[in-house]
Amino acid sequence: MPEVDIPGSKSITARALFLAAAADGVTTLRRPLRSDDTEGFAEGLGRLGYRIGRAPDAWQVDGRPQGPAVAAADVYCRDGATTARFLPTLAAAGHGTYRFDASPQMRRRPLGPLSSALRDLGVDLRHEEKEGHHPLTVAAAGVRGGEVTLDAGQSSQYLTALLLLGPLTREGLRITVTELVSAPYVEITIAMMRAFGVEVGREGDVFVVPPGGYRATTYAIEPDASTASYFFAAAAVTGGEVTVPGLGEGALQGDLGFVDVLRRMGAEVTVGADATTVRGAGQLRGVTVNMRDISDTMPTLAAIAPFASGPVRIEDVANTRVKECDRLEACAENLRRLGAEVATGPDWIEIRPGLSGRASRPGFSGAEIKSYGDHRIVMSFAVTGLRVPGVSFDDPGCVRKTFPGFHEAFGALRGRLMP
Ligand SMILES: O=C(O)C1=C[C@@H](OP(=O)(O)O)[C@@H](O)[C@H](O)C1
Ligand SMILES: C=C(OP(=O)(O)O)C(=O)O
Repeated sequence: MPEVDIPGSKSITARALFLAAAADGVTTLRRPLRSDDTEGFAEGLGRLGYRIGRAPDAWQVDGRPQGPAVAAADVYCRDGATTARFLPTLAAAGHGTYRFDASPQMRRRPLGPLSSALRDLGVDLRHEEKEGHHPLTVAAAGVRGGEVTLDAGQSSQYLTALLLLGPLTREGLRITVTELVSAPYVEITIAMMRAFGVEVGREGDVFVVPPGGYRATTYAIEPDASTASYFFAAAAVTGGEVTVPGLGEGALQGDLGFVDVLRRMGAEVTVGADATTVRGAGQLRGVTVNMRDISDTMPTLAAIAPFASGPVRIEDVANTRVKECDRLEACAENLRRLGAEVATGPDWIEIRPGLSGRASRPGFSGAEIKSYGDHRIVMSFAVTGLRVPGVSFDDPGCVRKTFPGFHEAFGALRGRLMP
């Protein structure tokens, strides 16, 4: 029974860094994710004057409830949307002038509704080039707090950023949310705020955050459930078995729900108290699935869809078009390169069974996958490569965003699943 050790959650590490930086006291984070996104987040905090000790298995953060330790800083957020959206929000609670910029793709990704909400709360935030995009400057003078309305229909990260900010404001926040995608990520935020001493209230679409700040703690980071999806999918398509320790019934991450999709397709799934096991059990079935809540796993499902006996249709995933790339089109293009029949619409993708192209004919090689700099495209099509010979990538290294050691770990699993 191969057990796979999955690195820490990107989303939980980013939140933990924010909370620890804002808390009163010293926080220890156990098993943080070490990857481009989270190291970029920690580096950004460093630029803002926070002190972070980074030992391999535990990070120690000196909290500063009063905000950044420097009066001015230039912060490069790399390719990480959590960094690019959470750090300017944290900085707003301090006193000083802070400039933020990001990678070319992150500059293209939106944050307009978050900046509008911050401005509605009195924050002096200016976009340098394009309204609602990086680069931007926050001239921070603390945040009074109060009522604000937010459209989080494009990204739940806008709401997470405001929730995290709430306890750092003088009066607390009442956030009315009109639209919301990726709702389980908000649950992660609320659960983690609780671990740092803050209880968020809920009245329908209104989130109520009390003032008063965070308490330092020791916090253990769960393995990343989105990363685990590639390993679970590998079991499902090879008829093998994979167990991921550390992700069980009490897991915070909604993306563990991907195993329910695999179960509907015919895999055997056991979610235990502190581990999840997926066992491939013959031919996978087609499925129609709404992935609004777990859209980071859309590419994982798309990449294994040709191996199902019926069509696979994934719905309600419009916002995957504004991630590290336009994931709906990137998945469609790469599946077509492999010979699959695929259609897309504004917020859906449908994949018909089978691969009719070169890949399925003996003696021919698969295809080079166009990565678009997107870690999830590479990790997803690595799963396809278990069944299609000759799958290669134009930019395999882009997995560094969330899992620098992915190819080694996946290669090792491949050896155990397909000796
Ligand atoms: O809050 C978070 O940590 C995340 C929320 C999700 O984004 P959206 O809310 O933009 O869908 C997810 O796709 C992203 O990988 C991480
Ligand atoms: C969308 C993703 O990342 P982010 O939005 O945090 O950059 C992701 O990891 O799939």
